[in-house]
Amino acid sequence: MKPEATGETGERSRTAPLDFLRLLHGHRRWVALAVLLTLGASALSLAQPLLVKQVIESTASGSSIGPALALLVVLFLAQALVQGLAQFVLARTGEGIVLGIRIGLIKHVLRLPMAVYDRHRIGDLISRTSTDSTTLRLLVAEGFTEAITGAIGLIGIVVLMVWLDWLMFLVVLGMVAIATVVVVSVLHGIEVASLLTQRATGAMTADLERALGAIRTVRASRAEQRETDRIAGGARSAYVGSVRMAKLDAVVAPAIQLAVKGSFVVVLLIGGMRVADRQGSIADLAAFLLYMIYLVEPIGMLFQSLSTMEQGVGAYRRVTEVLELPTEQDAVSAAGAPAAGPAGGGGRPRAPALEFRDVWFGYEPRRPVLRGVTFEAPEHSHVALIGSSGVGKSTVFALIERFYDPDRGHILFGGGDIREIGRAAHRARVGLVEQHAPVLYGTLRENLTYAVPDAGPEELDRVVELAHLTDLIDRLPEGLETDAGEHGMALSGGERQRIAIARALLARPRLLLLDEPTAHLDAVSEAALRRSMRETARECTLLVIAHRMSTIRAADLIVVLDAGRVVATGSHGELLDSSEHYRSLIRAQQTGDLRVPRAAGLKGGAG
Ligand SMILES: Nc1ncnc2c1ncn2[C@@H]1O[C@H](COP(=O)(O)OP(=O)(O)OP(=O)(O)O)[C@@H](O)[C@H]1O
Repeated sequence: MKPEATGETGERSRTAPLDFLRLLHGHRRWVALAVLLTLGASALSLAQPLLVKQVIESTASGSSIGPALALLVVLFLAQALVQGLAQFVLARTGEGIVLGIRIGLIKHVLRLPMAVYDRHRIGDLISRTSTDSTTLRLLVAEGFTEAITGAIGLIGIVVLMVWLDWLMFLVVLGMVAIATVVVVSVLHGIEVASLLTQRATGAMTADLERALGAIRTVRASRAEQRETDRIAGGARSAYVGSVRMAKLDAVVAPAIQLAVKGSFVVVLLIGGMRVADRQGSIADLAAFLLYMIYLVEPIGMLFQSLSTMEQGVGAYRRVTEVLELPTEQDAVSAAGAPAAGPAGGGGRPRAPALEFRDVWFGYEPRRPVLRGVTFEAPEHSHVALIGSSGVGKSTVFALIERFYDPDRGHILFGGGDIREIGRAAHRARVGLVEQHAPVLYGTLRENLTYAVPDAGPEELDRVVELAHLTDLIDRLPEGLETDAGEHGMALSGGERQRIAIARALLARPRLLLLDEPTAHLDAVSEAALRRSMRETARECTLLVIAHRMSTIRAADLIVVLDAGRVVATGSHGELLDSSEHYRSLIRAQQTGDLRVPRAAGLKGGAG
């Protein structure tokens, strides 16, 4: 994703720990249990120096040390057990949080409005769902464990140290404050480096996806090395970011160690002098020093968790940016037109299957692609949509599927505005066969039943026959269970197209949208495809983006688009008589195909 589009800046840098707290929503019970267990483990741990103090005092006074020693052993065991349990509960909570984020991301990424996919790189969305959520997994699991365990341990130790000797505690506090200043000063640098790393990883995944998605073009253009360099550029940037992060992170642990060990020496010095002057007892000094040793761990954990969270901030921001994108709404809009009826009154016996009424639409504001498109497709008709390349034919399909909504005008389906029912319900009535007929990785059966997973064998046989796939399936060694290969590579273009037709027909759509392949099919495949189309029209209304003369002639009605407007409609014979534009398109088709650039004189004006 482009940084400017997603606001990936360092402005919000100081909110990391608070941001992470938001993740705890919905996991409060487990967090509460983990905090309780950690409290228990800390209490068991903190009682130990006091017992040591008692053992020393008992030895000095000559009384028995057996019970205190036995209790100490019990405390060791109990602490180990409770601490292990606490750690498990914390780690499990972290994993639960990450699972929730991943499922949320997957759901979200598949439900974004089409315009978002147009703007963003798919590889980057994949990277956010996989790499970023994996980074977040480590950081949430580690960060939480360290922060909670560290904070609870620290509070307990501080209370006991103040109680034992508040003056000495002030010495320790001064040293730790110096370490805090050092650690906080590197945290921002860690966050910036983390963002750099995650962004570079996203760019690397997107570039890799670009290259693998067009691997044949890459090979044919002998561009392997250029692509390797480009993708490696992302990998190198990620390396630079990670090394910078490691460098800064390496300051954190030694700073804390130095502070605590420095305090240890000072406390030993002052405490030793006080014992020599008989102003303090050895037992108190020993207990205080033990707490100091214990102090290293929680302080280290706390600071480390801050550093860990800053490292996770990059991944967290990139993940939340996706989660904050609005998803496609299935809600019914109030923008529907009144039920169909001709402008002059006098209701029609039957509304057309599909009707475009003065439809305006642009992918960008002020650049309309469709400029007042109006046409009708009667029930069970076979309608061909034709026009030169870029006039807006695929855009008409995209609007019918409600991948986008018109800026103005209405699209009516069986007389009702398509915005009057939810997108999913509307899409169930429409079948779409794209020009490149995507076949998904999996078996032929999985591909055919993709829209209707529970289709019965009779239904499947019906569409296999309709799409003239019987021969292909009989020929394949494993029949319907044969793998189609990645992107259906194990199939020919015509076979992929017919599989896509069968897949669409299985859902018994009322309207089938078919973008005819432009690549030349052999005569047998073309005839099979044409028969499929003819038979399909018996089942439903068929709207075809037609490139081939044979398909155009076969249509009951031809809609000619130019510069986003319908310039003529009628049958082949009628249009030959009435439309110069149609005749010029047919001439172009006879010398090549319809996908020639528009003739200059036929261009429409702006707006
Ligand atoms: N997702 C998009 N974002 C922005 N502009 C787009 C998008 N899709 C298409 N366009 C633009 O809209 C115009 C119409 O495109 P469309 O794909 O509908 O034409 P078409 O008639 O189907 O062309 P072809 O026969 O070459 O497939 C073109 O100028 C194209 O550049």
